[in-house]
Amino acid sequence: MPVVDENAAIRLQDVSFRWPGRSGFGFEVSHLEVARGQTMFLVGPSGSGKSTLLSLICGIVAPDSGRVEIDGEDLGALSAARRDRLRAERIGIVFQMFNLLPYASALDNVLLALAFAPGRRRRLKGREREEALRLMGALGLPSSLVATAPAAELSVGQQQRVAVARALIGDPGIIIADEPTSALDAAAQSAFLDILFDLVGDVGATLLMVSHDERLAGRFDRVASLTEIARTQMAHTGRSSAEAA
Ligand SMILES: Nc1ncnc2c1ncn2[C@@H]1O[C@H](COP(=O)(O)OP(=O)(O)OP(=O)(O)O)[C@@H](O)[C@H]1O
Repeated sequence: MPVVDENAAIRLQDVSFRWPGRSGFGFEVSHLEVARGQTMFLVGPSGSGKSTLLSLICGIVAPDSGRVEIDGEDLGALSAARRDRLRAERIGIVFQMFNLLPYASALDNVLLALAFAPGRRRRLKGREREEALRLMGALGLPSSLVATAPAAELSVGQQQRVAVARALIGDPGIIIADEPTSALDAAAQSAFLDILFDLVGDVGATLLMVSHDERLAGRFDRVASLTEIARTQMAHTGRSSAEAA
């Protein structure tokens, strides 16, 4: 029996999941915990299920069986509306493709995160704009751009920084980042991670980042490969990751 950490920000227990339809991809995670304030790096090749795992953790998809808990709350016990609200309040997500509103400014994109989080993340009351500008400044976004230019007119690296500011604003406590550096060269990746770690460290947030790039693992408290924590299966081959290994 695994030792249960009462202080876990993220916990998965006996989770199984399979995508419906032709891909037939699925996996089982018997146990995974990420402690509050911990930074964890999860590595796995393209197609190994990293984004799927993050979607389960964020409650975007539901497991076929098992429990997913965020700050001790069982996502499966919540209505869809309460699950959406919990995600908006407690989890800042940096999506692989950023998912910014293309015609809205960087500032409006960042502030939008608060629109769906009427509780915890609104502690900023009245200081939202100031905080959004502070975060974007810390992330190196030119102040001349953030309030006016549509997000679609920013470079990929700038859009990525907007996505990080949107995840961090209001201190949701848990930051989930899906391959956030894949569009950057090595020097820019390193500079970006320096800033991300500074901002995450400032508020003591939990950080779970996934990537196929093992070279990024060095600065995290904890590193695991997807194959260590999940047993994956493809319906069309019938092979599991354990058999393939
Ligand atoms: N919405 C979906 N419906 C059906 N199958 C899906 C869906 N999303 C992903 N899959 C399947 O799940 C498997 C894992 O995909 P996933 O995106 O989780 O991997 P990944 O490790 O994040 O890949 P990458 O590094 O390329 O983003 C793939 O075989 C994919 O076809």
